[in-house]
Amino acid sequence: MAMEYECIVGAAAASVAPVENDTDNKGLNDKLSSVTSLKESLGEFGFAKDENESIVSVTIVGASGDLAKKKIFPALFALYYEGCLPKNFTIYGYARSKMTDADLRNMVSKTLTCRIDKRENCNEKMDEFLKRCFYHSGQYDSQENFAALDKKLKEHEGGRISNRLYYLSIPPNIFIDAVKCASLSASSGNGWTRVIVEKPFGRDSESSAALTKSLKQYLTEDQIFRIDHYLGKELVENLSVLRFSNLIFEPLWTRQYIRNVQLIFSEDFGTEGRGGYFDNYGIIRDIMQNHLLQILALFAMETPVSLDAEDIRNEKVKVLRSMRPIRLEDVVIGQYKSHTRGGVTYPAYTDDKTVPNDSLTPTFAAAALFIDNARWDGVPFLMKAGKALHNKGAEIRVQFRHVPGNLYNRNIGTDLDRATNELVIRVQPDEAIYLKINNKVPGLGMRLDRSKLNLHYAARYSTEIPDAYERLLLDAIEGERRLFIRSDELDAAWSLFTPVLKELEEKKIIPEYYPYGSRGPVGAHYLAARYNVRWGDLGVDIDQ
Ligand SMILES: NC(=O)C1=CN([C@@H]2O[C@H](COP(=O)(O)OP(=O)(O)OC[C@H]3O[C@@H](n4cnc5c(N)ncnc54)[C@H](OP(=O)(O)O)[C@@H]3O)[C@@H](O)[C@H]2O)C=CC1
Ligand SMILES: O=C1O[C@H](COP(=O)(O)O)[C@@H](O)[C@H](O)[C@H]1O
Repeated sequence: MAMEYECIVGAAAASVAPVENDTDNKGLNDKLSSVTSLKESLGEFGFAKDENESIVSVTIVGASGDLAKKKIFPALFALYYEGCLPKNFTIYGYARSKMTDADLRNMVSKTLTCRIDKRENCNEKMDEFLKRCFYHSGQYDSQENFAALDKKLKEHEGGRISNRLYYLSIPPNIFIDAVKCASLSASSGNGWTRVIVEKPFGRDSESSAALTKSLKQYLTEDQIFRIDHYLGKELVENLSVLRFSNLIFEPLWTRQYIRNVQLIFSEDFGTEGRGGYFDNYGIIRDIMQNHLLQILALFAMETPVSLDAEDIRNEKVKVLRSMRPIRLEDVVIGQYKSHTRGGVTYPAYTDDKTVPNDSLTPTFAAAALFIDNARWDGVPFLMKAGKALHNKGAEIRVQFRHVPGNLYNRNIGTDLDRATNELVIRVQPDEAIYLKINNKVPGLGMRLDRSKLNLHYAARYSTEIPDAYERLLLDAIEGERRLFIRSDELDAAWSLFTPVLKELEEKKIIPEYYPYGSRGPVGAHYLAARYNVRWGDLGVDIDQ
C-alpha cells in the first residue's frame, strides 16, 4: 500500500486521508489524523480556512550571506516548485548590503542549485518564484529600518491576515538586535510572527541561557524555532518510524540486546571559509552537542504518548537528563595538520588566516556517553565527528550482542565481533538502512558469511529526498514544532557538554594532530577499545 504524507498547505492538503480499519498502521494513522486535525484547525495558523484572506511572508535576515544562498533560497524554491508554499506568499531578503530587488533575484537565480534544477519547467517556475522575492536593505539594530520593511510587507499584505516568518541567517552576536527590531517594529498585527534561529545557540550553558532569556524579552517560546538541520534529514526523521512501527526492532532496542551504538559524522574537507566562526566553537559544539546528541535522544527515547511535538520533545528531554556527566578521559580531541598527497598539499587547520597559529580548537572529537536509565544502563554511545577526514558521511551504527552459545561459532571463526548483527542507518550520502546478518554460503559445505538485508533508498524509491531545510521551513510555516529544539532540551544538552568543554579548555588539552584526509587520531580507537568497541567503517558498505 503506497502511503504518503505530503505537503498539507494548499491543494495538496486534500489528498491526505487516514487508512481506515488498519490497526497495523496505527502509528501512521495517528500521524495522518494529527495531520487531518491540524488541517481542520489551520484557521488558527491563519492561512488555510480561506487562503485568499491571508498571506505568509518569509524574511531572510542576512540574505546576502552564505547560508541564505546555499540553503534557504534553494529550499524555498523547491517548496514553491512542489506546490507546498501557501497560495499567497512573499519572500524578503534583508541585510546591510545595498541591493535592489533585481540584484537579489539575480543573486538567487545565479547561486541557486537544488534538487529541482533538472526538472521540467524549472526555468518558468523560477521566473514565477523570483517575482515573489524582494529585498530591503537595513541595519540589524535599527528599528527604523525594520519599520520601513514593515511598511513594504504591509503593502504586499493589502489588509489580509499577515503571517510573518523571520529567518535569522546572521552571526549569533546580532541575533538579539535583529529580534528586538523585528518584534518591535515589524511583527504581524493580526496573524502569527515566528522566528527561526540558526545555531549556534550559545557556546555553553551560561551563554545559551542568556540568549534564551534575551530572546524571551521579545518572543514567546512558541514563536522561537531553534533549528537543528539534522532533525530535518530524511533518515533521522525515519528513526522513529523504524523503531515504533516495526515490531522486530522495538523489543531489541535495549541493553539486553544492544552492545553499543555509534554516531559518526565525517567530512572530507576542512573549515575552509568558516575558520573564524569555527575557532570560537570547535567540533564538539559544532556537531556533537547538537546534531549527534539530537540523534542520540531520538534514538534512545521511550515511546512518546503521541506524535505531538510536546510529547516527543518531553521524551527527548528525559533522555538528555538521564545522561551521565561526560568524563574528560572519555573524550579524545584532534586537529588536522597539513598533508601532501598526489602532489597536492592540503592545509593545516591553523593555515587558515582567521585562525590563530597556536589554536587548540578541536576539528575532531570522539566521546563515550552513557544513559543511566533502565533501558540503556551500561551501553556505550560512542560519538565521533571530524573535519578533513578521509571520507564524508553520517551514520548511526547499532552493534548487537553476540549470540549466546552460538551453534555456528566454529564456522564463524575466532572473530566474534565480525559475526554480531549490526544495524546501520546511513543518514548521508546515499541513504540506506541495512542489517548485517550471518548467512550460509550456498553449496554443500557449511561456510558462513556476512550479508546484508539492505534498504537502499536510491534502489527502493524513485522519490527525491528533500533537503533538510525544505522540511524545516515548511514545518515552521505550518507551525509544526516537532523538529525544532525546545529551550529545556537545549539547557539539558548544554548541561551535558559544558563541564567537559570547560575542562578541556581550562586544562588547555592539546589535540592529537592528524593528517588532512586521514582517518583521524588513533586515540579514538583506544577510547572505543576501552569499551570493547570497534568503530564501524563509515561508508565502506556503499556498494549497492
Ligand atoms: N553557512 C553555513 O553553512 C551554516 C551557517 N549556520 C549559521 O547560520 C547563520 C548565517 O550563516 P552564514 O550565512 O554562513 O553567515 P555569514 O557570515 O555569511 O553572514 C550572513 C550575513 O550577515 C551579515 N554579517 C556578517 N557578519 C556580520 C557582522 N559581523 N555584523 C553584522 N552583520 C554581519 C552579512 O550581511 P550584510 O553585510 O549584507 O549585512 C552576511 O552576508 C550563522 O548563525 C551561522 O552560524 C549554521 C549552519 C551552517
Ligand atoms: O551545522 C553544521 O553542519 C554542517 C554539515 O551539514 P551537512 O548537512 O552538510 O552534513 C557542517 O559542515 C558545519 O560545520 C556545521 O556548522
